[in-house]
Amino acid sequence: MIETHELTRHFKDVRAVDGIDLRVAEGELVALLGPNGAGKSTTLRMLTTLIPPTSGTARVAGFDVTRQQRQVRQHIGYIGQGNGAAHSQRGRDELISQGRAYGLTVRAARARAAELIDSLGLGEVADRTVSTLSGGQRRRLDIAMGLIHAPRLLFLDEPSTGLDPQNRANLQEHIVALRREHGTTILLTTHYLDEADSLAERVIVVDHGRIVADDTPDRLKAVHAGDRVVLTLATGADADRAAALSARVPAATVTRGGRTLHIAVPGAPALVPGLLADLRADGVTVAAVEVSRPTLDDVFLNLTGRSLREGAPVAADLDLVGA
Ligand SMILES: Nc1ncnc2c1ncn2[C@@H]1O[C@H](COP(=O)(O)OP(=O)(O)OP(=O)(O)O)[C@@H](O)[C@H]1O
Repeated sequence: MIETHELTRHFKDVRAVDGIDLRVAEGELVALLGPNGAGKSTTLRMLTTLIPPTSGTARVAGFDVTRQQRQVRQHIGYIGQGNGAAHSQRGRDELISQGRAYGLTVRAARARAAELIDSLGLGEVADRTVSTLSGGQRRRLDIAMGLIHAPRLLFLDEPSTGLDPQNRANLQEHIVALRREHGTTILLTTHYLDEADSLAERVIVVDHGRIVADDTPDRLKAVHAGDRVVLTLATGADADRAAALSARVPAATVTRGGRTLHIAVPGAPALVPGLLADLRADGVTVAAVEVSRPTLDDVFLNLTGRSLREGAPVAADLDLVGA
């Protein structure tokens, strides 16, 4: 469905997308995950023919994005970051106009609009003017607009940015249902880790315009991040002794920030009771302990040394014990 080779886009001296090789098969639901400015939107804008690549090639739905723009557009739906629907129109009329713009007859456009209103849960609001809809309803209307011509491939740029958690969950259900019920291939961008984790069967991590990892969320976590134990010790002296003891745990990597130790170690839940018993036997007072399974943020941190979560501590702020 999507095949790119060394796809590149520069803006003056900014390498927004820096040689991306991407393959998405029919029916896949793939998330492009990366921090602000990673190059996600620029990639989507090239794949949807909105901007030309600086170099490299891309075929979308079997057509070349540079030489066959019209055919590409006919076969895809694209929902960008802004709201596409006009404010003063009723949602239903917007959908019908959009269908007409894609060459549907009035009757076919009405029928298609009714079908999408039903499947995207817009029944109660479709006859209200767009300006009165909530953020979540507007976003669902945008998605209906992108689907009016029944594209086999749908691009969604940050579909749930700005939505509250309930609307976000609701939108995610609709996206999953689209794929399940219509077999639509979906490529979406997000910087919500939980969204990529729960929604996509494949996550492509992008950083500085390049793909740094591409796999299922589970495999990414297994390969690029281990379990973690966070120990908070009562005093600095306790932390000294705990750091020395933890560093002896096989395959553990221990980093320290003040009285807190971060221990990355496979199979942490089974190791913690023994570690706590050793610490107690050594007279060390543990104030708090937390065991966490890896998240996609840990994957990102491991791959890039930075956190995707704004304000989260990054590796550079912690001291590696024993290094
Ligand atoms: N039209 C443009 N002119 C100049 N620079 C641009 C333009 N569009 C994007 N860029 C730059 O290209 C880089 C990638 O931007 P892009 O919007 O693709 O990132 P993104 O991963 O989608 O980020 P976000 O999550 O914030 O949407 C950034 O450094 C951005 O400032």
